[in-house]
Amino acid sequence: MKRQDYIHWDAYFMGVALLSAQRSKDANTQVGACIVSPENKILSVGYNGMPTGCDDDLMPWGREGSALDTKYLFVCHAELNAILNTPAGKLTGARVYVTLFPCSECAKAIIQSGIKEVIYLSDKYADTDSTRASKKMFDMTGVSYRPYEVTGTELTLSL
Ligand SMILES: Nc1ccn([C@H]2C[C@H](O)[C@@H](COP(=O)(O)O)O2)c(=O)n1
Ligand SMILES: [Zn+2]
Repeated sequence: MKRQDYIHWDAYFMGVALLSAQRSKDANTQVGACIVSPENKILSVGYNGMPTGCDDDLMPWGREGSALDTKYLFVCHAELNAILNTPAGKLTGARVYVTLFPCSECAKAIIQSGIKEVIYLSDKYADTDSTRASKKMFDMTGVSYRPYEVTGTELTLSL
């Protein structure tokens, strides 16, 4: 008889997104993304980090202060990194697993790339205009979004 307690697709791909988030150097919020084809093949992964070539040790990671002294103008978001890690035109009909609901900039990139579904873990910035704008654009363009459903399968990473 086949094994019964294998993890299902959603748990598998959200697990990959969570693992990717662990690569982030951001001390406050680590975000991971995993893009998957309609055939359940992983197309790309990403996490939030400084652009390639920008020395992590020389860039600001703070949240407060003057704009140039915070991370916000510099960090490349997990979803955008995952999209940029794929050849153009390959994401039509794909879905993306993200550990945090996409901001409006990532929402635009998700829509333009052809991704059709967003599965998210946290929506901790639901009360911001950026998240409201993301949902408005997803609703207008037919990109569906749903929270990841905890199934009772605990994802454990032991290193
Ligand atoms: N959908 C998102 C939203 C945010 N990020 C990144 C950008 C920052 O590195 C961090 C948020 O920092 P916080 O304001 O919570 O200290 O998360 C992302 O990659 N994807
Ligand atoms: Zn973003």
